[in-house]
Amino acid sequence: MSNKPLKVALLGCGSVGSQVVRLLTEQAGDLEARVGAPVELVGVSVRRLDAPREVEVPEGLLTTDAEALVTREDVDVVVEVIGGIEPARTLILKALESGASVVTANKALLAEDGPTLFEAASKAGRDLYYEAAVAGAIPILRPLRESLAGDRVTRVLGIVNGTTNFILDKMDTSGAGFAEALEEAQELGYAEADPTADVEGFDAAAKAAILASLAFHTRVTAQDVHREGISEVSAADVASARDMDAVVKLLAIAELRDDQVSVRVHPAMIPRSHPLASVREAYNAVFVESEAAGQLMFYGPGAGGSPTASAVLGDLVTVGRNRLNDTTGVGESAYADRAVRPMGETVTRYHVAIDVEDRAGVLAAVAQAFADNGVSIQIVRQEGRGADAQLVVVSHQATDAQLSATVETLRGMEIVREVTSVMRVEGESE
Ligand SMILES: NC(=O)C1=CN([C@@H]2O[C@H](COP(=O)(O)OP(=O)(O)OC[C@H]3O[C@@H](n4cnc5c(N)ncnc54)[C@H](O)[C@@H]3O)[C@@H](O)[C@H]2O)C=CC1
Ligand SMILES: N[C@@H](CC=O)C(=O)O
Ligand code: NA
Repeated sequence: MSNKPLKVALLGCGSVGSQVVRLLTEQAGDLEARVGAPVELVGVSVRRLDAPREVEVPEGLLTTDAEALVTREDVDVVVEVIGGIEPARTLILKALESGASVVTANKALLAEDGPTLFEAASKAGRDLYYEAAVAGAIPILRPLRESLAGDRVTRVLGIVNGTTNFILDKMDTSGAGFAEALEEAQELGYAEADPTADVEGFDAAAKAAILASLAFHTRVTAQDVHREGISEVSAADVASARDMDAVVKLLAIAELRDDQVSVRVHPAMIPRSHPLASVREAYNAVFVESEAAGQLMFYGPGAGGSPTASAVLGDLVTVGRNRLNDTTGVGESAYADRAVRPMGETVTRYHVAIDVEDRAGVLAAVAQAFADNGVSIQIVRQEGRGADAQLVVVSHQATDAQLSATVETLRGMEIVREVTSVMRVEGESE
């Protein structure tokens, strides 16, 4: 005899939601075999009933009353792919209180208020899964939470935002402009509803917080993440990276040192020989370093409706299996309560471009400014002459505080017309 169907309510039918509907329909047979019960879509909550959609939703399932849907007694699992903080948070909490498990792709909400959701799930004795929230289709959260639970992760380094990687890749390979590349990423369904979240690094920072929480077994929120986006990255920066046989990427870096965590998101130059340099278009990749396993790399499509729906469906199958076994999966793993290291103490290398007066002694004066702030120089190059004279300095390792102080000193120098760009250099030893 077949088990009782797993009844699914879907919140949101945009890029991801429409692909969830498609996969639920097209793969109904396989899903039933994997879950051990039919997986039945019982309602789809949307903002407007008559909006154009990428998928045909079975008749009678559309509703604009999300609250009524999530509190229905027969719903076993609510899939939240609306995005944003509210009403997503309230709907998830109501779903859990009403006895449903939740699958969500909402990294913004998890990074802002994850603990409230985890506590509600634990109190209700229900599942809360969110593999789609970080790096789309790439299985990364389950490996961190389960497969690596016996190891000590020390560093996570990755490209976790498809939209910005797509833009930077286009700027590097085809010389495309920023706006044009962003528009293409939006058309392909990679960008957030408000693309500022991608461009200014908020989306990557939310993902970095989630990764750091799971990797280091501690609570890290979006506020703990140092964040810089790519809106200041210019065609000149991209060209300058190319001259150094490097490429500009938006990186998310989470480190555990002396029992403190540091988490940051910013553009950085990495050598073309580094594996992350070959991550193109909207692909994502996450490097994980751990004491026993060494280095692991996870790579794949990090954005887009269909890849993200793949991760959602994987979680759905897990919830279905847990329900049949009358159990729940691993919840939050935040026992360590580690402190967050101030950004000023973070150590890396820097690429600094400085417009200078073209006269004798300038090079020595600039080098002295670096030395006075304790920053040692690895490479210095002069480009252009006269009014176009520019010095490009690549430093050895220094703290963020030392670099900021250097930039301040440079800005106060009469021979310095402008510090035009400061970018970190990652992925290369001294
Ligand atoms: N698109 C992507 O590549 C990925 C998206 N995500 C996450 O998945 C979620 C959904 O993203 P997308 O599908 O790209 O966004 P989207 O903007 O294409 O779709 C969201 C849909 O929710 C609807 N909606 C908004 N408020 C609603 C409400 N109160 N009730 C019912 N429907 C409502 C909107 O009308 C829209 O159709 C977000 O949390 C996003 O961060 C995660 C990984 C990748
Ligand atoms: N907007 C996000 C979507 C996936 O999380 C991105 O571009 O990576
Ligand atoms: Na994922």
